[in-house]
Amino acid sequence: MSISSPDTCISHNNNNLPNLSNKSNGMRGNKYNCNNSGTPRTRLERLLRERELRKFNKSLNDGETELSNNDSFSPDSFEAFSWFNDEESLETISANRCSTDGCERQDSRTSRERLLVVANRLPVSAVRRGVDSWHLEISVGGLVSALLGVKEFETRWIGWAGVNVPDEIGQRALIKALAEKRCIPVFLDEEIVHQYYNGYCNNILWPLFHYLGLPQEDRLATTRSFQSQFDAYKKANQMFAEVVKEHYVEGDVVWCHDYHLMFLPKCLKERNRKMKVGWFLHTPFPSSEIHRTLPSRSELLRSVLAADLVGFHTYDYARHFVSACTRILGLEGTPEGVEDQGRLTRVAAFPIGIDSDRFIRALELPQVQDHMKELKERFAGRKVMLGVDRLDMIKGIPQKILAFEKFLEENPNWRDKVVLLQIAVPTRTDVPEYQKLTSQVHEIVGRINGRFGTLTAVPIHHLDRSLDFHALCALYAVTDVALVTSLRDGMNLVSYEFVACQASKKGVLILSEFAGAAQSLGAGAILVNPWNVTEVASSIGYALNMPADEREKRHHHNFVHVTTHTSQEWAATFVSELNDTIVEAQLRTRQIPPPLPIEVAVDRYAKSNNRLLILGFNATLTEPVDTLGRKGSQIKEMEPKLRPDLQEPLRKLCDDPKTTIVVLSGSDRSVLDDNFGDYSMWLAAENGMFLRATKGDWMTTMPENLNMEWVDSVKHVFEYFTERTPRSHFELRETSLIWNYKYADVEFGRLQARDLLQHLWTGPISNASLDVVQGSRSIEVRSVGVTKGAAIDRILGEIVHNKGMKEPIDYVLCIGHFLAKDEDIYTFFEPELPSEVPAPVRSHVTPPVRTSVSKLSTSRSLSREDRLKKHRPMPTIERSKSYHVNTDVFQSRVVDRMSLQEGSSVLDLQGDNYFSCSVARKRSNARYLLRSSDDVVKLLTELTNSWIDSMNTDGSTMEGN
Ligand SMILES: O=P(O)(O)OC[C@H]1O[C@H](O[C@H]2O[C@H](CO)[C@@H](O)[C@H](O)[C@H]2O)[C@H](O)[C@@H](O)[C@@H]1O
Ligand SMILES: O=c1ccn([C@@H]2O[C@H](COP(=O)(O)OP(=O)(O)O)[C@@H](O)[C@H]2O)c(=O)[nH]1
Repeated sequence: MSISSPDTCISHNNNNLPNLSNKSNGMRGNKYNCNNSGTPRTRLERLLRERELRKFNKSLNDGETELSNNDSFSPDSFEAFSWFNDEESLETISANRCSTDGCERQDSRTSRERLLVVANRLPVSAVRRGVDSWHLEISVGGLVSALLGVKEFETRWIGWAGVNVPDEIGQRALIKALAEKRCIPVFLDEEIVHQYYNGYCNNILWPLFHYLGLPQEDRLATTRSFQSQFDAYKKANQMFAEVVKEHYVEGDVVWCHDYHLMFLPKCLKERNRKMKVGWFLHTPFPSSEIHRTLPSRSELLRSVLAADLVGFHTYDYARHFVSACTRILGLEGTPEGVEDQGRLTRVAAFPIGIDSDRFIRALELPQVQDHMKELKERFAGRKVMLGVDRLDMIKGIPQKILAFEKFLEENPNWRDKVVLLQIAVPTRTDVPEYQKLTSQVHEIVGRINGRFGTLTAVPIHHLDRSLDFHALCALYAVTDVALVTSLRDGMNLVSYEFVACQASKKGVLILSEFAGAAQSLGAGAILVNPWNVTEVASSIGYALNMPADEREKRHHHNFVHVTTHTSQEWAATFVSELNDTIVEAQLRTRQIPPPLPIEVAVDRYAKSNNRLLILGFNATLTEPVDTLGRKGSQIKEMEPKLRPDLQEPLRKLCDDPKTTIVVLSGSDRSVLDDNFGDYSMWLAAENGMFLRATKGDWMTTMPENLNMEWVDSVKHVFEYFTERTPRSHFELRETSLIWNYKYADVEFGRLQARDLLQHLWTGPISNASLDVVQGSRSIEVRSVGVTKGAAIDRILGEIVHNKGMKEPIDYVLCIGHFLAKDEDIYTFFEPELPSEVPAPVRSHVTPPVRTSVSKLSTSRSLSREDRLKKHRPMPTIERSKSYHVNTDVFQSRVVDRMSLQEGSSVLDLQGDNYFSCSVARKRSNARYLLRSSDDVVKLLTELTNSWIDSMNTDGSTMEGN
């Protein structure tokens, strides 16, 4: 048995790779240089090399930074963030950009890569102090904290300053103030902010992505406002795109962030296809079952897919996203990402981190030490438990407080020995849900403090405010147990920050299993289900009583993770992978055949005398395939139908006496009869095993001793899988069986296909003389050697003889959506065979039956001329049960060069009169590509027109074919 897969291997040409050679960076070769030349060939080799380079550069930079920065570090101010305070302002940059002949150029003084970070929120919020005066404050939130730690790039941040600035004077002053911080504002008016930010982002996407569902109340009003909010969302995204466009310099990396900007990648790519665009989601991406409830589900997915690289915090989120694209959009999910028409959007997990050094060093600062002293005194004799969250329903604050209440209830001895400090930073205060949450939390805290408080102490200290960096670090450092009970959380950086500040205390982290951080800190933390109040309460007890050595071990594990997986690493890895995705895409593009030059093909057609058109059927002459096929009558769609708009051009071409048309398909005879019975052409069914001129009877080209003993066993297996895979079906043909799962659940279908293949490869029929051919959503089993390329010489022989051709064929157009296995038809007509003939597919023990198929094996090693001179007698004919097969006629049709004038060959393709075209399959050995059967319509219509024109010019008469 032999197996072929639909994917062909990409061979990489390294010439255009960025220069990372050892010579240029001064690094010596190492174990990752997996090939002799030292030039990375695969994606992984390139990424490993890139990583090493980064480490190498970092070690150089660290040396320098330590020498120059040691004394001046001031973590609680803008100065802490290196990219915030570059001497050069944005104004200087834009002046540079526009100076010479209006051309934009990259700033020559910087060697670092330019990174445009585009996020809804700027890292600073602006507070107006006067008509043209602004005060800037650092915004609170994980995204800001993480990105401020990124130092490797020449970064600009584009976003909303969190304030409405309707007047021009105010806008100009703010642009200037922000430019000093390398920030560029996007001005959103109040109405847009209301509809886009409060509405679509925070009332629809945010709860949905955190598994809280779509808004339930007043369905009609929701539906109405849904549309206007989505419109505002798109409009806001376009406004972001405008600002990016204004500041973009060729070569910049544009990194879009979060659910606010899912529409942005599409807007950017529409404006500039070459822009390097990445998109990263900071929240969870929910299961496709949740995402599919969103009315704009497809549009958002498609927009995100316009990016080159799409990143998530965890593998689970990435998996959900790919699954949504396969299930909702019907696209192909691969381990690399999502494929659409040969274009790959890479999807991967990039867990964020923090700038751990910043926290560790802050603990040494006198003001932090003072804070710590104060806190220790204030809570002397009590264990400190800490919660730090934005006051958001995803953070599970009520659940946390209720669990603490339960703990106190069950452990009276702890009541005066423990205190819970809850910092609840107000957020999205204009959204009613958030307002409700605030009152709810206040009420619970009040009740518990009333219940367990004394005249001198309360068990819960709840603060509705944010703390400055120093106060926060001090608080982290004095804490015994940190309590993170998010119901869902993209990552949760508070848990990382706590660990970074615990080098001496080695406190315990209780962490929700629904926070992304549980993936990385799960081994050191106590994981809890925040909905299970009893479990959280007992975990509090466990944490407070944990022996020192266990605390140490757990802490060590987490500390190593937090200090190695930093925000710098995160950003550098993402950008490096984004750059590599572009390289990979270029390599892929080079494999894609160029579009068919239709004018040339038509011109050559008009100038030739004896033309052969070989046309595939499925997805070539039928409507483009709808992968999902969910709507409409599926049964009808299972039977392929000739496109109505092809009927006329095809009929006219068939009437051209100088043209011979063969429809060569995997379909069986009845399908071809139904669709083409009325045309004057040749039909080759079942990959060429049956042949018929529409005026005559079916003949078979099946080799006499073709081994078909396997059919019953395979049928049995296919029946089994069809029964167990809803919406799959199988077709039994004379020489092949096909199991098709196009309409089945994508993921289940794929799993079943894997099982089926496994069985075919290793089960009882693995030694049978058959070929297993994988389609994108089908598995076909054929007799060994049954391919379109193998059949074409026999078909050609019969046609030449039957038509009594006197002149050689001087034009061949061969177009089809053929499986890789059948692409041997394209190579058949090539004047010279490619130097690297694709390696033979895996071959099993039983030798193939060598009849007519062996002719191809022989002929493949010969030149086209020789191949065509080497026609052998046709095989013995079998009589089909359901069809009349005219054996006599076929047996006599032995064609060789003697059919033509002495010495001439059947084919004479002068110059480039051979056009092989793959329809919609970008990985192909064909010379050219047609995007879809729409292009086939265009091509055949133009061929028809050219023939009609030539008849009108030279007055030729139409004869039968
Ligand atoms: O800007 P806001 O609307 O006030 O919200 C603050 C931020 O909240 C979200 O943060 C998320 O990003 C963190 C870092 O990746 C992650 O640890 C956390 O789990 C997420 O919730 C939001 O995604 C940001 O866009 C907001 O700025
Ligand atoms: O008073 C506060 C409370 C929190 N944070 C910061 O807010 C971020 C919260 O990030 P996280 O990932 O935990 O959740 P998010 O708020 O982004 O959902 C952390 O970096 C905290 O240091 C802060 O600066 N001041």
